[in-house]
Amino acid sequence: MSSTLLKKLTREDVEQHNKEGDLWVIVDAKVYDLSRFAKMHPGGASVLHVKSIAGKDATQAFYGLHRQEVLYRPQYAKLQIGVIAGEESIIRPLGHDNSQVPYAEPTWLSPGFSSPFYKDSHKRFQKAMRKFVVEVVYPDAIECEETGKRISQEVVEKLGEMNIIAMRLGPGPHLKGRTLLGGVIKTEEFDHFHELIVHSELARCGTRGYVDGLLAGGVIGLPPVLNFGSPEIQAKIVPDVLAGKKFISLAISEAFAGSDVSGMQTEAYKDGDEWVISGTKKWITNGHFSDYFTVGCRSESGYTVILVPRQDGVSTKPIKTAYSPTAGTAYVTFDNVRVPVAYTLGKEGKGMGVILSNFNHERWFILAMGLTAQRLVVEESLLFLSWVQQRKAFGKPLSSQPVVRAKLASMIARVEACQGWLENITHQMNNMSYAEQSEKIAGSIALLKAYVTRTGRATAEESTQIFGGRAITKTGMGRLIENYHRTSPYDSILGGSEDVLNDLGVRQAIKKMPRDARL
Ligand code: HEM
Repeated sequence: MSSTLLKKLTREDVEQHNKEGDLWVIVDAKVYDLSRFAKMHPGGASVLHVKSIAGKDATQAFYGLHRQEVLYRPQYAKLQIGVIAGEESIIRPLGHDNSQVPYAEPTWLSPGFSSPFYKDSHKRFQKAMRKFVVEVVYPDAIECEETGKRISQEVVEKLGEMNIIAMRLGPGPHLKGRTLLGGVIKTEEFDHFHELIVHSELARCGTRGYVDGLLAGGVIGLPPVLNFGSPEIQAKIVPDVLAGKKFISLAISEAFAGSDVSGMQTEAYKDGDEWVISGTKKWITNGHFSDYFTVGCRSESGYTVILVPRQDGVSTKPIKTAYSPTAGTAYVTFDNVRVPVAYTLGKEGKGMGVILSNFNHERWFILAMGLTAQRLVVEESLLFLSWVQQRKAFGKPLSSQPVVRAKLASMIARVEACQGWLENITHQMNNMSYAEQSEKIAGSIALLKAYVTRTGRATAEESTQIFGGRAITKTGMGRLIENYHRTSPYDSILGGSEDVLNDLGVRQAIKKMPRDARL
């Protein structure tokens, strides 16, 4: 209900309603009638009937025990019957505008800070993207995360309409002629910083399973088609995938081969002008609802990547992961599946090049999303700490305990340091060809991804200590921390595990050591 239509009440009016069956409270200058709700209140009726709450201003008690989003849920929003005359609400809704909490946003989004990387087009774009995510994606994320259902087709189509599916693949010819985010920027302006904004804003949902369900499979499955597929295959597949009408996933990893992709055993042999493919793939993001699979195979001439449409002989079964089934993570089997040789992506026997060339972008976007999720944890922890300042633990407000402040210091420093490196790498991506990126920054991307995920787990641990028991429940105040603690290890595996990436980064550095350098 708009606040102009709500009754204007005084604090004295509210005080009259202070007993069982006739119970009002004030939260942030808004008046709620809890008379009938009290019996259904998840925190129990008795806590609402105590003298300091019934008929009183319960703002402090409320925000000490609930996330503000509780009040936006339709079933609770309708409990509001009025506002206090002459008073304004002061609690700023979380999520809509850029956060004012220190370190909650990268500095370029904080008032008074400047950046060499972001221009006006990035600012306009970020604003529009945040609005889109808050209004369209976030409600679906919360719902799917709870129900385990895959992303709703309505949201997928809106993502397609706004060309967000296409933008997640980065700048390139696939954006030609498309109107980006309703025309907020010109197509030729779109660069990797705009793309970084797309990934980061989506990651702000704080729902890791859904974020993968948000067609992450296509972000890694479609580039080999775009970069190595024939024009005929591209014409057949790309428009539908970018419009959200069809789904694609990358099917490389196997129970036999994870980060060491060279161990894969799925086989393809030629029979006339067809490939016959047999084998299994594991941990395939979005695989359960994909129409196409970009499949890494062993063939007579070496590794070959082949596009496989869903058909008889292809079966997918969901894998029970620690995060929500909304990601559609699947075990995929190919049983003598036949596809035309024309569906080969890149040259026969040169599949390893196709697979490796895809990795840099994959690792870059995973680390960008992981870093945003980590930043959200910093924001939540700071917000929580300002709340627990009210409360005393062992005789002192929690924030006055140096051990708690030390945890936050490490959390903040890690996020900001990683952001600086990420923006540097992104700037290089804007100024290098894809081949140059593989040659020059594959090592840095690998090292930064490993560093972001390792520090992410430290942040998960520290924030869990700050939130205490609330960090281990899937609902309520620590909801986001619980999700992050449970799911942050994912990023340390997807796209290459930490040990493998660290090793890759250092091996690349050693390979490039100048011959004439000496101590
Ligand atoms: C507009 C009024 C209120 C609504 C709609 C509401 C709703 C809820 C909901 C949905 C929960 C479940 C946890 C969550 O999702 O966050 C909850 C828990 C709780 N509520 Fe309320 N509540 C209201 C007012 C209050 C007030 C004024 C108090 C004051 C003492 C209170 C005390 C509690 C407690 C102690 C819990 C359990 C918290 C926990 O498990 O950590 N609630 N409430």
